[in-house]
Amino acid sequence: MKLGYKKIVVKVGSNVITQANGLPDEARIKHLVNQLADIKKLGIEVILVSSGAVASGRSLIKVSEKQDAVTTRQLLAAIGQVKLINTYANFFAAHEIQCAQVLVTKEDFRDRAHYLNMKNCLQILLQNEVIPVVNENDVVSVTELMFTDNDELAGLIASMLNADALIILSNVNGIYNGDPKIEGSAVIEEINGSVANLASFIQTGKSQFGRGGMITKSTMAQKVAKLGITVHIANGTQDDVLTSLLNNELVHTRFVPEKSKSGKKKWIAHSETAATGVVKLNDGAKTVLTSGKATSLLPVGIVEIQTDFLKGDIIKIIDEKNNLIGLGIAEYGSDKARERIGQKKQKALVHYDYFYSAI
Ligand SMILES: Nc1ncnc2c1ncn2[C@@H]1O[C@H](COP(=O)(O)OP(=O)(O)O)[C@@H](O)[C@H]1O
Ligand SMILES: N[C@@H](CCC(=O)OP(=O)(O)O)C(=O)O
Repeated sequence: MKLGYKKIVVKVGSNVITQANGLPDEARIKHLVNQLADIKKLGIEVILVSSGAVASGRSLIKVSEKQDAVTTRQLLAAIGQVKLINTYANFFAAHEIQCAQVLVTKEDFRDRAHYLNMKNCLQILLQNEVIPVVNENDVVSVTELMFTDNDELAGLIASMLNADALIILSNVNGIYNGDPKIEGSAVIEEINGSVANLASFIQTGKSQFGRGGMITKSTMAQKVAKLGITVHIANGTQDDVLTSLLNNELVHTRFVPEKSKSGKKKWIAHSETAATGVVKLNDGAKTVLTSGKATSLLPVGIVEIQTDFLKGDIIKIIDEKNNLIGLGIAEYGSDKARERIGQKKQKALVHYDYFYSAI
C-alpha cells in the first residue's frame, strides 16, 4: 500500500452503512470488512469506529412518537448495537479475524488515569490481533456527557493511539468547495494548516442519519492534523474506498499533518471538558504563545484568573475577547497565579511541553 501507514483508525458514518429505507446495508458492511481484513493481513493495525447503532435499532423496533428524543435514542441504540456488532463479528469471522465491542462515554476519558486505562484496553486488543469496533455508548451517554459525534471520538482515539492516519468515511467524496449537490462544486483535495474560510463552504445541514455534520468533521480533522496525524475524508459508499485510498488512487480530502506532538500534548488537546481553571492573556502573550516557537506561559502576560484551579489541573487559556487560545497543565494553583499576575521574572504557569495551542 503506497501510503505506508502502520496504524489506522477508520470511522464509518451511519449513512455509509444504512440504506435509504433505514435498514442496515449488510452488503456495504461486508465490503468494508473485506477491505479491512485485507489491510490487516498486510500487517497494518486497524481500529474501527463505527456509528449505526441508532439507525440499526430503527429497523428493529417501532418507537412511539410520544417518546422523547433522549429515551428514543437509548432504546434504539441498546437494540441496534447488538445487531451492528453481530453483523461485524460474523463478517470478520469469515476472515478468521476476531473483533471486539468497545463502547465508551466521554467520562471514560475524563482524566489522565481514565485516558490511559482506555489506551491500555485498545492496545491489548491490537496486540492480540483483535480489531476493536468502537462506538459511543449511547445507552448511558446523554446530554452533556455526550461526544459531539463519533468523528470527535475517532479523532480522540487516533490521537490516543498515535495512529498514522484517521480515515473518515462519509457519504460524500470529501469536503467540497460548495454544496456537494450543486454542479460545479469540487472536492478540496488537500487542506494544509488552518483554512480560515473552510466553514463558509460547508452547509450546516446533515445527511439523513448523521449526527455531527461536515462542520464538526472538518474542525476535528484540522485539530488532529495539527497533532501530527494525517486525516482523510472519503466516500464510504464507493467500492474499494479503503484500498484505493491507501494506494493513493482516490479523489478525496486529505488534511496534511503538522509535526507530530508528544503523547501528553495529544491528551491535553482532547481535554477541554476536563479543564477547571480559566486564565485570560493579553494580546502580546497570545502572539508569543501561538507563534509556533517553544515558549511557556509566563505570569507577565496574564490579565485575569477567571476560574480557580489547583496545581496539575488542565486550564483553558483565553484571549481578551474570550476566544480559546489553548489548553495547558498548571504548574501551580490559582492562588499563587493571582499573586503573580502581570509580574516579570516569575515561574511559568504552563510549561511549553504541557501547552497545546488551539490556534
Ligand atoms: N461543503 C461540503 N462538502 C461535503 N459535504 C457537505 C458540505 N456541506 C455539507 N455537507 C454535508 O455533510 C454530510 C456528511 O456529514 P454527516 O451527516 O455528519 O455524515 P456521517 O454520517 O458520515 O457522519 C454530507 O452528506 C453532506 O450533505
Ligand atoms: N453512536 C451513534 C452515532 C452517532 C454519530 O456520530 O453518527 P454519525 O454522524 O453518522 O457518525 C450510533 O451508533 O447510532
